[in-house]
Amino acid sequence: MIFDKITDKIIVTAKDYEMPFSKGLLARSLTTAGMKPSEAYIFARGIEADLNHDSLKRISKYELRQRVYYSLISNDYEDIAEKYLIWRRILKKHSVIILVGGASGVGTSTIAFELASRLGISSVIGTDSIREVMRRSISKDVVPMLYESSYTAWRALRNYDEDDDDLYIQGFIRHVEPVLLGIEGIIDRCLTEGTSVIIEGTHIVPGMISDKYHDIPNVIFLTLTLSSENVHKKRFIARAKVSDRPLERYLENFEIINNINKYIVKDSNAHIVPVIENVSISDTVQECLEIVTNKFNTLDEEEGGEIEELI
Ligand SMILES: Nc1ncnc2c1ncn2[C@@H]1O[C@H](COP(=O)(O)OP(=O)(O)O)[C@@H](O)[C@H]1O
Ligand SMILES: O=C(O)[C@@H](COP(=O)(O)O)OP(=O)(O)O
Repeated sequence: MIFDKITDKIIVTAKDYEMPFSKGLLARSLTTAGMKPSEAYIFARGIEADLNHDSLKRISKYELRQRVYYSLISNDYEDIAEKYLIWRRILKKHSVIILVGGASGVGTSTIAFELASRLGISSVIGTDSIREVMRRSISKDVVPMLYESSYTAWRALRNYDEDDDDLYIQGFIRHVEPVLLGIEGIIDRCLTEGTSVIIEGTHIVPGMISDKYHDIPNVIFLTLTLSSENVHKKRFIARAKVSDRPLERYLENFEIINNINKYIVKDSNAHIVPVIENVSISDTVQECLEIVTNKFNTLDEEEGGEIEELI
């Protein structure tokens, strides 16, 4: 009721709350369902114009969703109409766990936050934070590699041979192992509680994460990569402009970071995890959304979901 006094906008009502109609929010749901951002805003404006034309002052969320759905159908957006509805049921019914891996600098945190915002998942956890927690519980004497970066961990290996081609990857693996304990702990907790989370970072290496998680349909693995060394280096330059992370450290270790990148890609291919080239943010997000939505679409069909239930 309070909004009626402070805005001329149509009020959208739900069971527990009400809010003024927002073209931006609707456009976001539509882009999540696969519509181009430019088209989504125009479409949302069209829905608002229809509501105004009908002189509506209030509309329930249920009716609004129904209008959007049928308007999508009548404008030849059948695919988007189905996806628009499906995602709502997914988050209501399932815990969604998305694991975004990739070597340092390929964009895992950027893409994880974009995905979270589009999908309405409120929790994003970086594996570097998990690593920090693990450092508090495992002493440096026991696992010195954990106290290094992923690309400097080789230095903490005992009796290493600098000519060993595999040295950097051995260090990386030993660095990742203890962090996996924390990653798997968070996944277990989310599955038990039915909550959703996106975990991102260089410690998400599909082949190192227990097989049992690969068999759970609502745990989704995504790997990001950059094939162009030049573009990858430029990402560190861009990041250094907006954060305190020293550019030199990443450029000096770039060859090792690039080795780790190739290793994660190879490992992902071997475990049938999609590998996405993160050149443009919007294309990467769209590709990830398609993978996630298709996976749950199949799950939903297997469970005999009915569209009518949603609208
Ligand atoms: N698709 C993209 N296009 C342009 N810049 C990007 C893209 N993805 C990430 N970035 C930028 O690249 C830098 C590194 O990304 P970040 O997400 O911090 O990487 P990571 O978490 O994998 O180390 C950041 O400055 C980020 O804004
Ligand atoms: O170990 C690593 O590769 C990076 C991971 O962080 P992202 O670059 O992936 O954010 O952490 P660092 O020790 O450089 O702070």
